[in-house]
Amino acid sequence: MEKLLEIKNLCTHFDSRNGCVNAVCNVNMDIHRRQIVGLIGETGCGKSVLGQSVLKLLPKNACITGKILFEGKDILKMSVKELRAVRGHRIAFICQNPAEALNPLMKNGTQIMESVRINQALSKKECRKTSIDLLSILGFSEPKAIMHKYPNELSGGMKQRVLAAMGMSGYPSLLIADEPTKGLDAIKRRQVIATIRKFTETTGCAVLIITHDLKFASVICDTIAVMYAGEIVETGDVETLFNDPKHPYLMALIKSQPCKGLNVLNGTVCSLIDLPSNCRFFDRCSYAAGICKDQHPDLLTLNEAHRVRCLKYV
Ligand SMILES: Nc1ncnc2c1ncn2[C@@H]1O[C@H](COP(=O)(O)OP(=O)(O)OP(=O)(O)O)[C@@H](O)[C@H]1O
Ligand code: NI
Repeated sequence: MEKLLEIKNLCTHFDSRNGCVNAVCNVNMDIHRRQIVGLIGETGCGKSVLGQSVLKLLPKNACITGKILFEGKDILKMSVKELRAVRGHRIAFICQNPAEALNPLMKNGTQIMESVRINQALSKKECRKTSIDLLSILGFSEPKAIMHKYPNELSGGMKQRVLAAMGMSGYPSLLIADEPTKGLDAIKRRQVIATIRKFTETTGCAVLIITHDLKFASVICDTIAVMYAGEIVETGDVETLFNDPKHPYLMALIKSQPCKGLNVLNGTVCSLIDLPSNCRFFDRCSYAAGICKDQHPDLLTLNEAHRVRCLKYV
């Protein structure tokens, strides 16, 4: 499969009053065309910052280094004009806070039609039809009624689907969806899964899904990257990772899923400001050995499809 996105040695840090926050540390990741890739990990581990770094959607106090090659071209080196052509057209981003992304003073329909118009040379009537079609693909049973409503008249999940319609209107080759199932019940979650699948199958779009929801990730993704304290600690295809997890953190996450009994992981993540020079999971690891106290593990290749950052396997 052809590589669509190649992230190389990506580091993102923020200058803050309390010091430098190392949100993303030396991340390498490939996304191929049509692939659905999951990014999972606890709150605050850097998932959203990684997703936002791809489109340089970060505040001024952020510093991004490394390479983000999209269709062979480095996003970090693009001019404002080139970046604008990529954002929302070639790469769509569905953010975690849909309430902030929609204009509360404009009807949903106006906002969706506007993004269809920017992306496709269509008449107003055709834009309207495309918008309604997109809303029904996204599982709205009464798309026309949604067009006439304002964002505040919709639930959080509905707003997210309106945003998804806007993101998909340009038929992007990559969709980055941050917590697309947040706050949704099981039925709506299944709808999101069906929608994303249908969208990738019909348009060939690749998807990066950022989520806390392990069950959701295991059902929809082809491959998964597990993040811990700013680093990728394990990557592999979905079956391998869920049937044969290697990193003690992923093992604990799988055990703590509600369906496996609540086996909550003890302790808290280390601060991203004062990062330890040894293994970042050391304090919480039930397998920690002497070496883990002194060394920082590299990402080790177990086989082409499975990598792990743990000294247990060195
Ligand atoms: N503008 C900023 N300035 C300083 N620190 C920031 C900024 N934005 C994010 N951070 C910090 O970066 C770290 C990673 O945040 P991020 O939002 O990526 O976490 P996440 O994994 O997406 O968590 P969640 O699952 O809760 O969404 C956090 O410690 C956060 O406080
Ligand atoms: Ni997030």
